[in-house]
Parts: sequence; structure tokens; C-alpha cells
Amino acid sequence: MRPLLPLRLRRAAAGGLPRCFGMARRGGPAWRLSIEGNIAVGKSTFVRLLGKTFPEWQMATEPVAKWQKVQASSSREQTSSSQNFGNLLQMVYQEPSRWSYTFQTYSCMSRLKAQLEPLSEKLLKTWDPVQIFERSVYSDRYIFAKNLFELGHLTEIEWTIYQDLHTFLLQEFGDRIALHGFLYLQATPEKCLERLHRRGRPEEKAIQLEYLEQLHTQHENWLVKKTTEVHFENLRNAPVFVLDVNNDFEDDPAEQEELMRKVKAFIKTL
Ligand SMILES: Nc1ncnc2c1ncn2[C@@H]1O[C@H](COP(=O)(O)OP(=O)(O)O)[C@@H](O)[C@H]1O
Ligand SMILES: Nc1nc2c(ncn2[C@H]2C[C@H](O)[C@@H](COP(=O)(O)O)O2)c(=O)[nH]1
Repeated sequence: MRPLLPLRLRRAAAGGLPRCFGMARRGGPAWRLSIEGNIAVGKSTFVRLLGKTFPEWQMATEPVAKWQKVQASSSREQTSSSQNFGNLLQMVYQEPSRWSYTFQTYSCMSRLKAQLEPLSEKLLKTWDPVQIFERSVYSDRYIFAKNLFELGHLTEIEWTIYQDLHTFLLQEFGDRIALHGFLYLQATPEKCLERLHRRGRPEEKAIQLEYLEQLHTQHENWLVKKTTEVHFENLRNAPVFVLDVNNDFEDDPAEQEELMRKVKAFIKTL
């Protein structure tokens, strides 16, 4: 593991003034936060609310549609009718032992690409730019891949190769993919199951409460209890802000305002 400067100093070295100097600035390095949380806890809904409240911020949503329709990369020569290789999300739920390694490789790559996206023109003109990511390369490993290994859907050799690849890629990309903090949307597994049923994504029909309980425990161990062994210094020290989203805030403007106020206050502490 390469030694890293504390994030504030790295931001300063990269040309932007860290907030501890108390000055807003335009176009400097952005604050980069990931929204984490269980399946159907409300991450996409929350990201939409952030987008509405802070239209100048840049949002990277989780590329679920890409996992539902895997296609060859567009950088190669393309015909107008791109070939569809299948619904990997459905495949991993139907046959987890066969498809978990493939899924984690693909999801990790898509998260890596999202975290490498440059700042948009709009964000470059913004005072105190903020980039929001729906999940991260870290939840890929410390929530999903870890859980699939513990369930026996990733073999020892697959888990070893995945971790080796993950560590290598994250070290290679270093600061370019660094995050300054995490917003953990927390709700009971029962509440998540209720919302999952309400959303009605066909691939998720067979998900049982037990799976959401396992993922809930993985989130708590990583982000709250900090008992998950992590392999990146900057991750160990990254601030985590826990937001209780058990309440139905979708139709409650006061609750929405309070949540947005908390996010702004969290960013001020970074
Ligand atoms: N706070 C909330 N209160 C009530 N319903 C919610 C809330 N957040 C999300 N939902 C609903 O729950 C379902 C899952 O939300 P979604 O944002 O897609 O979750 P995620 O992105 O975490 O998987 C959607 O039908 C959404 O409308
Ligand atoms: N096996 C994995 N499944 C994953 C991963 N990331 C997301 N998912 C699944 C969970 C949901 O069914 C769907 C979208 O997630 P939301 O929580 O946004 O609804 O994709 C993963 O890394 N591995």
C-alpha cells in the first residue's frame, strides 16, 4: 500500500484550497461522497432529492441498467444494433455460484469507471463542487463480494483473485478514485424488503429477508462498528455520516429539508 497524504493535504497539493482554510472556491477538486446502503433502502430516491436540491452537483447513479443488458464496450467499432449478451443481474440471482465472480468483476469495473469520470463543465464552474456516487468500489468488495464469499457463492480462488485485482486497481488509480466520505442510508432490513416489493424489480422477486439481513450486517460492520478489515489507509480514516431513512420522506418536504440540511452540515465538517 502506497503511503498517502491525509486527504486535506492531498486536495491542497492538487491545487484546491481545503475547506479548513475557510474559503469557498470555484472549479477546485470536488468533494467526493458515496451514498451507501442496503438494497431498496432508498439510495436512488435520495440521489434524486440531492439533485433537485443541489442542481449544480454531479451525480453518478449505479449502472443497474447496464447489468441488466450487458453489451460490448462502445469504444470498439459499433454497429447500430449492439449485441445484447444477457441480463447479468438476473443471472446472478438465479445461479449465484455460477455468476457471482463475473458479476463482481463487472460491477467493480463499472464503479471504477464512474469514480474516474472527470468533472463536468457545469461542476467546473461551481463554487465548492460536489460529486455524489451511488455506491463505490468499496461496497463492491466490503459488502457484496465479501457476503457472496461468506455464503459460498465465490470460491476461495475466485475471492482471492477478485481481492488481488481490486487492491491492484485501487492502488494503481490512487487519488483519482479517492472519496472524502460516506453517507450511509440506514433502515431496517424489514423496511428495505417492503420497499423492494413496492419497487417490483423482476430480478429481485425471490430475495428473502435473510439476504437483506446479511447485507445490513455487512454495512453495519464496515461503516458503523468498523470491524470489517479494510485494506486502504484512506478508507480506514474516511468520515461516515449515518442517516436514518426509516421514515417515509418521499412525500414529506420537512423531512427532506432536514435530510438535506444534515448532508450540507456533514460536508462542512470534511
Ligand atoms: N424514504 C422513503 N420512504 C418511502 N419510500 C421510499 C423511500 N425511499 C425510497 N422509497 C421507495 O422505495 C423503493 C426503493 O427505492 P430506491 O431509491 O430505488 O432504493 P435503492 O436505490 O436504495 O435500491 C422505491 O419504490 C422508492 O420509491
Ligand atoms: N451481487 C451483487 N449484487 C449487487 C451489487 N451491487 C448491486 N447489486 C444488486 C442489488 C440490487 O438487486 C441491484 C441494484 O441495487 P440497489 O441497491 O441500487 O437497488 O443490484 C454487487 O456488487 N453485487
